[in-house]
Amino acid sequence: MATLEIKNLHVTVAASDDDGGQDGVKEILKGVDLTIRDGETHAIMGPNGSGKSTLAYSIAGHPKYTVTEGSVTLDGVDVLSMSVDERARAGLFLAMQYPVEVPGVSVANFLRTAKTAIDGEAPKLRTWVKDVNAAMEQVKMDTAFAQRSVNEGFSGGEKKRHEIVQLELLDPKVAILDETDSGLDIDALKIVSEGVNRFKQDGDKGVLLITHYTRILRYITPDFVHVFVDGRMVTEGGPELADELEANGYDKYLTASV
Ligand SMILES: Nc1ncnc2c1ncn2[C@@H]1O[C@H](COP(=O)(O)OP(=O)(O)OP(=O)(O)O)[C@@H](O)[C@H]1O
Repeated sequence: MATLEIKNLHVTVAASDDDGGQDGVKEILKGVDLTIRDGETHAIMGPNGSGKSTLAYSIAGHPKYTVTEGSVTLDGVDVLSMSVDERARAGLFLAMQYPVEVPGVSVANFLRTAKTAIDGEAPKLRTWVKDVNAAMEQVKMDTAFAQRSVNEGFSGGEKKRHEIVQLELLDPKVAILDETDSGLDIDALKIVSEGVNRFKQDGDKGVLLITHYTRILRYITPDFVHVFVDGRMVTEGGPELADELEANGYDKYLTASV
């Protein structure tokens, strides 16, 4: 079972001024409501700067963002009082829009450390190596990547495939995928989408997919599409809503949100 419930979420960030110092507080999320139940895939689409990544980071527990109101629960348990690693252990996973480079930490080490932290025990070495190789082969990543530093010098597409390797191995309850389709060539888009669909196939996983393009939604069928404008969900619909957005843009929702 996996139900992620977000209620009336308000989030602020310490806004920086031109000199890089702090210049007050800016509210970015202005009352977000969203429930992702077992087996559901929700897509969020919306204009640049509307707060989609802020929502993803706030659920994951990024310290830059302050929740001022509202709640986030996973299977009824308060997520906001958990540390970032507790959230991961509870079953939340975030594939970042811009995966960070970690020089000096090999992919193999990173994956094993993450798996050990999440399961509470180290994976058995013999099966683990096989599992890592299989996960990499499934996304057509050369297994030599296991010896490279995390994301260092990876191309945009390689970083995104590496996120899917993590998804496959860590097997969370709810995956938040922030523009996992950005920068992917046509073949890579299919490979990454197949990875997400493999994750979904158990039928009890939740997926929150943030995207600007309908093309990924042709491979990963969403149950719901939400339009996100100025820190709020302004409407929701089925997959056909994504096609309408592609054809007509966000204009009518921008006007409605003012
Ligand atoms: N430290 C900060 N100071 C001021 N504004 C900030 C700060 N951090 C984030 N913001 C603003 O918050 C808003 C929401 O950003 P966010 O990245 O969540 O949007 P997004 O919908 O994911 O955009 P995109 O589609 O372009 O990725 C943006 O206007 C951004 O400039």
